Amino acid sequence: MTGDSLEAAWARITALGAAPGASAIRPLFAAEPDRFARFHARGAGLLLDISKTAISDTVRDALLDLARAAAVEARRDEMARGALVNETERRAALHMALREALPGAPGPSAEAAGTLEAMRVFTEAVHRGEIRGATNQRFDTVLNIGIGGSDLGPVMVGRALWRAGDPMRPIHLGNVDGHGWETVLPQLDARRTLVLVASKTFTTQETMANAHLVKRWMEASVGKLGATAHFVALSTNMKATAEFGIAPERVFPFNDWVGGRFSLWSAIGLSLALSLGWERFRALLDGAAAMDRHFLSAPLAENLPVLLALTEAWHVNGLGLNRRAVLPYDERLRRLPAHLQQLEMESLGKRVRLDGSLVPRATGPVVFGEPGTSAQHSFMQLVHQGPKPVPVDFILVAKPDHSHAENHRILLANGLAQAEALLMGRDAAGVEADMRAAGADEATIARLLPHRIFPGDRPSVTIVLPSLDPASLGALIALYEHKVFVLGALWRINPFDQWGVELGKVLATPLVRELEQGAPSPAHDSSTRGLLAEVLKLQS
Ligand SMILES: O=P(O)(O)OC[C@H]1O[C@H](O)[C@H](O)[C@@H](O)[C@@H]1O
Repeated sequence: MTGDSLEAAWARITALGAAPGASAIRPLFAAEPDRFARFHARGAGLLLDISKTAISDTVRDALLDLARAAAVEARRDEMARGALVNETERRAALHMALREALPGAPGPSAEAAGTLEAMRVFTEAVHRGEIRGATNQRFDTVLNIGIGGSDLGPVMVGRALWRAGDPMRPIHLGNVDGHGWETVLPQLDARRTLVLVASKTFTTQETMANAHLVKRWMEASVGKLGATAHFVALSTNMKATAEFGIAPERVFPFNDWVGGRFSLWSAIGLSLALSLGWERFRALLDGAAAMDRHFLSAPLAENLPVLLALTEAWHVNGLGLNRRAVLPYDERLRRLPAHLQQLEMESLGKRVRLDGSLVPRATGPVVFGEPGTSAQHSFMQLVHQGPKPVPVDFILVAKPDHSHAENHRILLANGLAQAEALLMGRDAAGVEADMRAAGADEATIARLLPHRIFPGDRPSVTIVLPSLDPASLGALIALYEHKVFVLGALWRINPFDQWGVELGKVLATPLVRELEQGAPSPAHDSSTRGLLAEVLKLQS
């Protein structure tokens, strides 16, 4: 691959996107009766349909050329071998080794297996009541303290899979806002609560503040000595966990080749193992491993993560659509959009390439979302009729885990209908006919017609899961992880660093002191000084 061939491939995408009619989708369906058959693919039990996009055969060929020019397969294989693909931090990205041994990375795979085994032994000992709290009571609640990647993944999976009757109740404390703790506190019985302090660095300000808060509460509840029996750390920083007072045998380590937003499969997933049970946590990993195998072996044209990434590249760079909505039609996936926001926007929100040059095109889109059908009654108006299309990911789950068949039919029907409405729209003739049939008079038709037209040709992809079981969810998350990696390769950016979160953290430190001392520093800009003064005045 040369930079020139990659730029030439990008130029082709830009040109195709700028061609007249490039964003039209309906004509493709009209011309190709077998469009669905040719524009969907399957992997790891999931189906991905990209037919409701303006990707024609020509565009697909150009996108596949782009993937080849970006050496996506070679980059992928480098990642699986443990190469330092996180170049700015000189780290590997081996989250795949957490789910299944990677032949090219035997050391990390063995290390991951060792931690997993320790997690299994601990989980089962807690469940059997062999590991108990200071007052000799069994643990029935696991409180995970963490933020960002040490929170969002476990929260999302926990909300998706936890059922009443599962081994332990999961509770999560993420935000440093004391109101979060105040909400959680009434749900906790200290004697039965096992606290996991989940932090890759063990230096994150919010997590450490919450960990100290909870430690004081636990000490007040079960005594200073007894409290240690209630704490576990999930971290790469053994020195800091020891300083916090957690015994080494209560630390579940992981390595710096696990990125924060790719870490739910590592020790960071311990709250999931404890709350769901080991078998279901293992099934989650197995589902992800199935997607890994698909990603590592399927040809580009049938490779789900590659197709999902190329579709996004087409939308962002071909058609200039730099926002995307994620609509899981399953209430249990309500935190999936939040997880994807971190996974995608922290990974792909970059403007500088690996070689230090500016990316000469748009990169990661803004991602937002809510479960359907609720989303239909909030932001979908803009998606249907706003001036600029917003590509949508619809996620459908075929079989529910409840017996309310009619509810599920309504749910699925709405998901399918939204995608169809975005595609087909409703033109003036159709709206007029509808209004006339409903008895509207000519003046009303003339007045309302423009408001009631749906432009159509609005793109979406649909992912279908057979059911929301651990394996399908694992595969779904891994699909998005690999999609992010492919986009990183196409844009030549590093999806594994996050320098952009640093500055705000640095600036917060002196501001904490100024708030404490009631003395704003004159060094701030006038807005920050004014706001600080206002808050201090209101607090006094
Ligand atoms: O796990 P930790 O080290 O506490 O980090 C928690 C989170 O904070 C950081 O600021 C990053 O934005 C995230 O990528 C990370 O997941």
